[in-house]
Amino acid sequence: MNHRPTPGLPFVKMHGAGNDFVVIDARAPGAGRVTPALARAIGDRQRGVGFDQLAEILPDPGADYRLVFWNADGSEAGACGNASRCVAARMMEALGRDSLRFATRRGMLTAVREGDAVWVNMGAPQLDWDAVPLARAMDTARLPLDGDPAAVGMGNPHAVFFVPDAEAAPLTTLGPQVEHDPLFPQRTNVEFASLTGPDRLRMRVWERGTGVTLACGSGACATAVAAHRRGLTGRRVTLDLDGGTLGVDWRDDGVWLTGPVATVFEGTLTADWLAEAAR
Ligand SMILES: N[C@H](CCC[C@H](N)C(=O)O)C(=O)O
Repeated sequence: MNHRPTPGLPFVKMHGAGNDFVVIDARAPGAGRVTPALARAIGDRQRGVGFDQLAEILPDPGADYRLVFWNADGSEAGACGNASRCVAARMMEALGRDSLRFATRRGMLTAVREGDAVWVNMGAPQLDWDAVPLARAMDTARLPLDGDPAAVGMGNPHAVFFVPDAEAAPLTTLGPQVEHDPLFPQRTNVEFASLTGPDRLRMRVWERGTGVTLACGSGACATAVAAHRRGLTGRRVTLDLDGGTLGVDWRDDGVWLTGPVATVFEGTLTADWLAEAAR
């Protein structure tokens, strides 16, 4: 029997409210970088591991680490709230810390532990049309689309529809249609939300580059911001998603997000599989 360590790529599988992630730590010198083709291969739920997003951890001189997010179709996401929470929780445990700073495409974000909960400050919402981005100048509070959605940027674009009953939302038909509407030059994530109580929303999501997911952290932030702008809720909101409950608090310094975190398993992608996937 040969006991040489098998070369390969270690990863961790995590989920936050059923929004599932492969996390790859590429901080070691000489560690390979994720490519769109590798992200698609790992994201394949039959031939790879499967994920809603892949979070790649990189070194950063000005922060504890840098995060890059990949969708299952190999596109990059500028923000991912649930993966940010999951990685922050794991990093805090590994480093024995109660607060962290991490760099993302949208800028520097912070995470803090308060009791059992990890909160991530997802930054200020982007409410100008060109920051979302939208195709032309317009009021982001009400877009000229059927159903009157609001647009909110959280480092990634979101279109939020308020509907009487989110259970009955046409996720798989309207979702992809709005994702690809020419109003959104970088496509968009699509949320359907209904008010179910004081400061409580039911929300379902169609994610750009991935499809229906059980939860979306940046989408929960965008929905809470849009709900407050419409006068439906205060600034601190509870959101019930298909896979669990998230909390959002829109404070002066940014939109804070919290919710459940789980580490599912650790594994290693084999060298043989990686060579095949790189083809
Ligand atoms: N699930 C993620 C968002 C992924 C967004 C991605 N689909 C995009 O292309 O922007 C979250 O928890 O925020």
